[in-house]
Amino acid sequence: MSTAAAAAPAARAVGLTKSYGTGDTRVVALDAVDVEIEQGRFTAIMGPSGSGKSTLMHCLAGLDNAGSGQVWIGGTDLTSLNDKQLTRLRRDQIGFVFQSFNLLPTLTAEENITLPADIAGRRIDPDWLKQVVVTLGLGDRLRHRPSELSGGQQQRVAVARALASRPQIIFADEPTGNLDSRAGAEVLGFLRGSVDDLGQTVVMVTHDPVAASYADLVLFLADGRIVERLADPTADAVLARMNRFDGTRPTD
Ligand SMILES: Nc1ncnc2c1ncn2[C@@H]1O[C@H](COP(=O)(O)OP(=O)(O)OP(=O)(O)O)[C@@H](O)[C@H]1O
Repeated sequence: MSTAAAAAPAARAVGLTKSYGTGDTRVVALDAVDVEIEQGRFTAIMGPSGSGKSTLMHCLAGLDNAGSGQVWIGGTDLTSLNDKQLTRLRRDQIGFVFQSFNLLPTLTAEENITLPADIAGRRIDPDWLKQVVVTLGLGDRLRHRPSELSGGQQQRVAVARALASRPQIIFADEPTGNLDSRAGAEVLGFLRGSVDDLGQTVVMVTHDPVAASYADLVLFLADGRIVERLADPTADAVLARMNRFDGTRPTD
């Protein structure tokens, strides 16, 4: 890989604008957002309710169209792709983890992990799969069905499923929203491990300052704009920043 390629961001948006509705009911969900998601880093997206977090994540992940502006995943400009190409890119280059684990109840943990690759007719590198399973502490759970696993274990299976195809980037939408704090901490530790030990790139939307403190960088959104970036965040620093949103609209 050339130096330039190694330094290329995993995802990037330039002038990303997205609005819903028209006339009096028009809402600008994203207002000319410029952002780069660095490779091999864990980025959290935070901000008050309605600030545009989900819209940003959906546009970056090719789940929603940018109204205007451009979005890249690696070197690919999403706005240049048709629906079929976009579907393929999502399948091959993006991993998703949702708040509700979205596992198939009739399949074992291992079958859930390999399902997307099986459907795509792609082979998962067995050494990589083994590493993912070990990193996520799932070695002795692979034959269990979701109903035989705790919430935290189910979410770890979902993280392993996202990692299995070695995607360019993983998007996690409130991944600990349905977990108690102990299970949440475990899942966050494994997401952190997937960045540190496996070199993955993770972007996570969260409302929880403790969850955000696992990230390398927190992007704060307000009114559809990125208003602050906080590197090496502590939960206290994130909470202090979030509290500044209460009752006042940020001016920056
Ligand atoms: N499909 C839609 N139709 C109309 N308005 C929408 C739609 N999706 C989002 N919006 C509006 O766009 C703005 C940003 O919404 P978004 O869901 O991205 O915010 P969020 O920060 O993720 O909020 P939350 O923390 O409550 O999930 C909000 O004002 C929301 O009401």
